[in-house]
Amino acid sequence: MVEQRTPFIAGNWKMNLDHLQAIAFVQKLSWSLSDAKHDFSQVEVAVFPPFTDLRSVQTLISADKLELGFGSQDVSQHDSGAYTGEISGNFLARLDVQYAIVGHSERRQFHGETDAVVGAKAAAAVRHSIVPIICVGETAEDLAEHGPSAVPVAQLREVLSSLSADADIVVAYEPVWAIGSGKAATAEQAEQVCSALRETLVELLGEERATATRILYGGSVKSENIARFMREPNIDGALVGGASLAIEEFSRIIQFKKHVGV
Ligand SMILES: O=C[C@H](O)COP(=O)(O)O
Repeated sequence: MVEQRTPFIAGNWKMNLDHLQAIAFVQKLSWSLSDAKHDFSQVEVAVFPPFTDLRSVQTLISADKLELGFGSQDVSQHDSGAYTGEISGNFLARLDVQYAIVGHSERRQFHGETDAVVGAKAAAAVRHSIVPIICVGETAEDLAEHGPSAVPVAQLREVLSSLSADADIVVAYEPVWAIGSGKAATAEQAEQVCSALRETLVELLGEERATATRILYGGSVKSENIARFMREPNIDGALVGGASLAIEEFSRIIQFKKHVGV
């Protein structure tokens, strides 16, 4: 991990916690981090609740002046109009949403999102000053057929073709076979792909932007394995699913520096 990039721990709640549960969760998480004297300038933290929770989370964070960030799990590629069920980046920006996850493998798998759609969604986020967290990652079949880096790198190239080189982005490498499986990639496997993604960023965005861009690892991250990932030079944080729903566990992941002296 290069110190000039602030580590970032992002909690993707997926389709869990309604808006009342979200309020209780954010309060307890902030108490836990406050008790631990967490320094948000050293490790940035954001939660990604379902759309219906965003207003409640925004109100709480703003009223209590919490340093916790928040984002959405998706964003429409369209800004307004006859797109039933879609949520515009414009609406999200009005709720102070800072980040939008785009191209999560569950969107690709269950909603047929292609790299072109993911690119359009990333561009929509950028239009509204929301930082897209661009998810890439290979399935077990991709891994067997093409090796570790080919598919994630190809996905990143395609998505970045929709963005200008100066767009502020975060990249999340999530091997599909590691998501929710309890079988995380090894730190070496994750670093190998994240290093290839960094090289792709250098080629497409230039050295300076590539060096400033954070690359997260996601897939069965827990408090017992986070430190291994954070020791790698091209891994700048984690996109956490299941473990982000347990306050004490998520809090331990966030405080990885204290527990292992990274
Ligand atoms: O967005 C988060 C990822 O899909 C990882 O989920 P997981 O930590 O439950 O494996």
